[in-house]
Amino acid sequence: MKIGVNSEIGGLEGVVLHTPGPEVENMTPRNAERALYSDILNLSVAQKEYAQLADLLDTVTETYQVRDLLESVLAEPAVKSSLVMTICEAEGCLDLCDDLLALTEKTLARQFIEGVVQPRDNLTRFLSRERYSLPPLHNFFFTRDAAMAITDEILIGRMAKPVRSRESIIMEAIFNHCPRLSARTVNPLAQKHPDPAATIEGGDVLVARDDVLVIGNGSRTSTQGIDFIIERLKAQRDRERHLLVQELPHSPESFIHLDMVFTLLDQCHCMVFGPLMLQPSKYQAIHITVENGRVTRIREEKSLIEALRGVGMDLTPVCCGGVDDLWIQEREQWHSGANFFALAPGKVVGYARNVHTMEEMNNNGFDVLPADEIISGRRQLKDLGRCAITLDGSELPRGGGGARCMTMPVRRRPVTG
Ligand SMILES: NC(=[NH2+])NCCC[C@H](N)C(=O)O
Repeated sequence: MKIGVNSEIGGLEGVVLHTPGPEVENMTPRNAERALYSDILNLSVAQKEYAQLADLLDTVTETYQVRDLLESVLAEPAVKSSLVMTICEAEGCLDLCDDLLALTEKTLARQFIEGVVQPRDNLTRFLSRERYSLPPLHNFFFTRDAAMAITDEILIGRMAKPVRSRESIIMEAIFNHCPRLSARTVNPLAQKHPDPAATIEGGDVLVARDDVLVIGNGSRTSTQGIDFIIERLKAQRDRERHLLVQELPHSPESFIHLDMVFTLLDQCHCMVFGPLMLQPSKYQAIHITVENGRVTRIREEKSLIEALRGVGMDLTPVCCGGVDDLWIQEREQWHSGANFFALAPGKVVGYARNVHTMEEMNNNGFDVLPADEIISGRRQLKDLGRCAITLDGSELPRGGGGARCMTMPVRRRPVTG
């Protein structure tokens, strides 16, 4: 499959997923925060909920599982040894290399994801409070964040939190070596003089149009990370490109990524968390124009919605949690109510639990229906107009994300009309 993502909403043709496994459970209340969770999860419920998302996606698009892709690239001995080296070096456990290299690709892929339990074979390890030499990748089911398809390239994430760094190393190996998905990758760390402060995570990067990127600047994506993207656009030396940056608060943690407060629904609607996106605040929206190898303009805009209007994307905001009650807005934003994922223009997926958000979608012309209607074949996506397809989600949102966070689209059809 050729990589090609020129919008947030074009008909989905390929998406990378990761079904959560034991790695989501292997933590305690004491270290859940380090794992970037706001609660501890029940795996069997999380998997049931996730299966609904995966089954729904299987009815409309090609889906790829990270674990299968990883196993397939590990079958190549050179990739296997370089990946083992890179990971052990990055995580300061070079002593594990030989043991890891001796594993089959299946077991190695599993250990990379689920973690490697620390042996208690010397005094330091015996006394250590850590259970793992290589900690589990608790957040890998949020495949959105560690790599992102932007037009025909894959930008490798530079994770703000070291507990997620291995995810981007794995994604880079996959996109560099997997024939099924091979692509040109761009890694901010692989530059001549990488800026250690530059961080970029996929939840902050929205491809609004082939010439418009919308990027969140907050706890996960730094200004230096965005500067890296500006440099990339400059290097392409082509037509005018717009970078619209939205500053984000650093707390509460539900504001980690832009896609937790803003997502695109179709050619004329976007989903917003109103208190941040519609009301005046100290969080600026900045419009950067790049053309022919230089930044031709950089200025503050009244809001992100205004900035989008300025580039010809006139979007009506639909409010997460409805329009009346700040408490409800905050509650539903917390459980990823604004985090919609588009299967096609106007056909979007979100959590059923956010009932006020769904009601507001309905008020804006979206039919609300449960995912099972489509999975069972009772309804077909192609026969539907604007719709909000709902997923059961009680455990998954505790991991800190929704449908957009859990999907990494690699190919979308062009948007017409
Ligand atoms: N695209 C997103 N909003 N992803 C949500 C990721 C949540 C995850 N627990 C983290 O903190 O990294």
